[in-house]
Order: sequence, then structure tokens, then C-alpha cells
Amino acid sequence: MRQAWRVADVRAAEKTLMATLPEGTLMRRAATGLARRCALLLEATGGVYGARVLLLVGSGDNGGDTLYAGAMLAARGAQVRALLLSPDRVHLAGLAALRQAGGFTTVDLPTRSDLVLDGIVGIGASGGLRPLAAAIVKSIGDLRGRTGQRAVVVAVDVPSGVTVDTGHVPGDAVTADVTVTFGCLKPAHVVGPAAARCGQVELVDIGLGPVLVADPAVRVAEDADIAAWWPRPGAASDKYNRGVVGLATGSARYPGAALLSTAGALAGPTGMVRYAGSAHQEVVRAHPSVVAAPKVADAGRVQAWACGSGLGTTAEARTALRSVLATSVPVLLDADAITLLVGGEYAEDLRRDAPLVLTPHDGEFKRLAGEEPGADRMAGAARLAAWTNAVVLLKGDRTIVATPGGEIWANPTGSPALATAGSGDVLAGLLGSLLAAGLPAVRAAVAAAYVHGLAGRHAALGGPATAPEVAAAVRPVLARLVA
Ligand SMILES: NC(=O)C1=CN([C@@H]2O[C@H](COP(=O)(O)OP(=O)(O)OC[C@H]3O[C@@H](n4cnc5c(N)ncnc54)[C@H](OP(=O)(O)O)[C@@H]3O)[C@@H](O)[C@H]2O)[C@@H](O)CC1
Ligand SMILES: Nc1ncnc2c1ncn2[C@@H]1O[C@H](COP(=O)(O)OP(=O)(O)O)[C@@H](O)[C@H]1O
Repeated sequence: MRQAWRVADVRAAEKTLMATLPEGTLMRRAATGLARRCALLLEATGGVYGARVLLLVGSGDNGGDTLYAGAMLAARGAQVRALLLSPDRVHLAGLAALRQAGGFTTVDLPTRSDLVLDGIVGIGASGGLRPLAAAIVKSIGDLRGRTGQRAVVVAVDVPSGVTVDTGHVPGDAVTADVTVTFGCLKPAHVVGPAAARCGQVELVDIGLGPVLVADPAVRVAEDADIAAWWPRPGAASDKYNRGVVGLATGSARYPGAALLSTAGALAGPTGMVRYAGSAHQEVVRAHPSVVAAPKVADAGRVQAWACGSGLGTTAEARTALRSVLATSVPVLLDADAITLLVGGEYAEDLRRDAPLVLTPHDGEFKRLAGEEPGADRMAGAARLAAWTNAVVLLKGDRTIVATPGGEIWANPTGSPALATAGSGDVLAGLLGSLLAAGLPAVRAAVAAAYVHGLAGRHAALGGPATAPEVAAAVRPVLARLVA
């Protein structure tokens, strides 16, 4: 698992650590790690010696890191130029080090550059980039290096222009090939459109770990977490004790959602899938191992229900939702089931002891919460989770999972290939299966989003993917991940 911390918590930890060290130690550690990474990147374009390096230097310590790293590259023979955004307010010791190592300042953006270091602003950023910074950022993409390729862009700590604590990108921002960050990850590295601006994120250890005592703002699962959590059958397993998942999905109007959620559930860890709804005949025809009935009440025992994908909002759908909520097992509500909650008709039914998971996309979120998720998707998801006392999986490029207690996860595996009708139905089935197999709701949601994202990527390898292909890709992904 990776974790990211908010700026205030990073600052507090840095303060604690700095009190124990000679002045400038942390910046030296940061700059050394940064310069080392830059040197490695330059190897690919002909080495450090003679490389043209452009430093974009703001007025804070982020600019200071950049100047020191530039000095180290200049000492190794790079031609380093520093463009100072606020020449009257610059890290003076950093500038002196650069000059001493043979680097220069410049007032214009050069036409040629192999490597650009973005040290305009780091964790001290407030608001969107100011006009001068924004204008420079817009031109970075035009820079060409000695091989004729576009310049490699390295963001120092975070790409300038992103909102560090939320991952929001309010305006122009740097798009980096590599982001070298210090001490710990910050939310912008893993959440929202900012994460996509970071390129490859590399962490330089400056000794912050032991003093970083605050809870992380957001967690990110890795392959090993999913492999550790994923239930597997053992010698004592049978089709019932592996868990049975119930699906109340699809309708006469949307029978496909029943098939897709079933396909998702069948790829999950449960020993049996029960389907209840008007598509029961189609489901059994397509998936002979499924036990199907027309109504939830006749479906038989399950250990969790997934309800709502393609369910519609008819009287029949309402009956299905009420029946599912009346059970004592974990329930996942997706799509139309979320829409049916709007207006509070089911408020009493929602008071249940077993876990509840909601999987809204932005439209369903807005319908239920009465507001958009907003620029801070983590806070938006956490608000809805607290209000509904449910684990909320807010779909999107970096799907967010939030618990009522405020624990937040960001999914790193999402793929635009998933932006295809019905892929959410596959996710609902898969997540339902994980709940029925006994995973705690938060882990079920995190693991389902993770594997679903990988399945989207895998499916897209063969060309534009449709939801049935995403469902089919879950198995090969699991074969690699949890075998
Ligand atoms: N602390 C430590 O121990 C360590 C910290 N480290 C490093 O320090 C960095 C934090 O440095 P920091 O606190 O000086 O803030 P920083 O990110 O340089 O920006 C502040 C300046 O930017 C400006 N500015 C603000 N918003 C802006 C905008 N939207 N658009 C344009 N400009 C804007 C603002 O100017 P002003 O508002 O005053 O005009 C202000 O002067 C951190 O990211 C890491 O790199 C490492 O060395 C490891 C150890
Ligand atoms: N641009 C994107 N990048 C990554 N994942 C995406 C993107 N757009 C959508 N997704 C994912 O695709 C799925 C779509 O689900 P949903 O909107 O419920 O579709 P449907 O109702 O058609 O099944 C979600 O898991 C969501 O996170």
C-alpha cells in the first residue's frame, strides 16, 4: 500500500525533523535525489555533459531545490540556465550555488532544452498559476532537445498548477514526464487530474517517515494488497462456504445489465451466483451455472446482494430494492438503486446493521447528494459516505473509495477503456461477489475497482473494448494477480 499526506501534515513533520538537523539538510537531501534522477534521465539523450537544462524557478523553497539540483548538474558539465519568475525574491543560497557551479540566469525561454525542471511552485502553492507562470508553462511543450525530441519535463515535488491536497487542476499546469517528490507522496500524486500530470512519480527519502505521525489523507492499493486480500478456495471449500452472491439487476428494458453484472460476479471469488429479476431466463441461457428466479423473495440464501444496475425505477424495481434492503447481509447499491434512494423513501430501510456500499458515477452522486462531487472528490465521497453510513465508491478516472469513518482510497489502475456502456455493471457484480465472499466492504470496493481497472487495460490491448470484454478480461488479470 502507498499512502499520501496533506500539506499541513507534511509541513508539521518537516518542522519536527528540521529541528533535529543542521539548517539546509533537508533541501540538500531533496536536491541531491532530484539531481540524481535528472542525470539518469539525461543518460537517455546523450549524458549530462553538454546537456541543456532549463530551470523554472519560483520564489520559494521549491525554487531552492531546483537551483541546487541545477548546480549539481552544472558541476557535471551540463549547460544550466535558470529562468527566475520573481528575480527579486529567489532562494539566494541556491542561486549562488548555481552560479558558482557555472550556471546562468536567463530572462527568456530558450528555444532548445533537453531537460526542464519545474520548480515554479511546490507544496506552498495557492490558487491557480499566476499569468507569467501560466504563460511559461504553456510553452514548455515547444522546447526541443539535442536529439530533436521534445524536452523531458521533471516536476519538482509536484507539477506546478495542481492543487496539492485535492488533485484538482484549476487551470494551466505542468504536465511532467517524471515528478520527483520528497519525504512522502501528496494527494495530487494519486488523485484526480493532477495525478495524470505527474507522469512517473519518484519518491526521494529525506528521513520524514518516522516523524510523519498523522493519518494519511489517501491510500493506494498495490498488487500485493489485492493478492493478500483476495479470497481463494481451499480444501475445505464448497460452493456455499465460498459465499453466494445475489444479483438484483437488469430489467425488461435493460436485460444486458443483468448479463454483465452476472459476468462480473462469476469472475469473482464466490462459489455461486444467484440472479433475481425479469432477465432470469436470459441469464441462465448465457450463464448456465447461475441459479435464477424472477423475484428477490424467491432467490434463496445469499451472503451479499448487488442491486440496481439496469434495474429501472418501476414498481418492480422498488420491490426488489426493498426486499434486498430487508435482508441482513451486506448490500451494494448501484445505478437505478441509487436513483431510487433520492427523496428519502428508503431512509428507514437503509438503517441496517450489515454493510452498505454505494457505487455512484458523478450523475448519480449529484442526484443523491444534491451537489456535484466537486473539485475535491475525496471530500465529496467522504461526505456522502458519512451521510449515508455507507462505503462510497465514486467512479471516475481515479475512482475514490470512502468509508463513513473518513478513510479514503484512490484507485491507480483506471483506464479510459472503461468509459464504455455497461462496464459499471461488471464492476457491481464483481464487488458483490467480493462482499459475499466475506471481504470487509472497504476492501471489497478497493479490490473490485483495482481488478476492474486492470481488466479494462487488458481488454483494451485487443482494440476498443466493450463491457463483455472487460468482464472476460477479469479472469486473465486474476490469473496473474492472485494465482
Ligand atoms: N520544508 C522543508 O523542509 C522542505 C521543503 N522542500 C521544498 O520546499 C517546497 C515548499 O517550499 P515553500 O514553502 O517555500 O513553497 P513553494 O512551493 O516554493 O511556493 C511558494 C512560493 O510560490 C509562490 N506561489 C504560490 N502560489 C503560486 C501560484 N499559484 N502561482 C505562482 N506562484 C505561486 C509564492 O509567492 P508569493 O505568493 O509570495 O508571491 C511563494 O513564494 C516543497 O515543495 C519542496 O520542493 C524540500 O526542500 C524538502 C524539505
Ligand atoms: N475516463 C475514465 N477513466 C477510467 N475509468 C473510467 C473512465 N470513465 C469511466 N470509467 C469507469 O468505468 C465505469 C463506468 O461505470 P458506469 O458509469 O456505471 O457505466 P455503466 O452504467 O454504463 O455500466 C466505472 O468503473 C468508472 O470508474
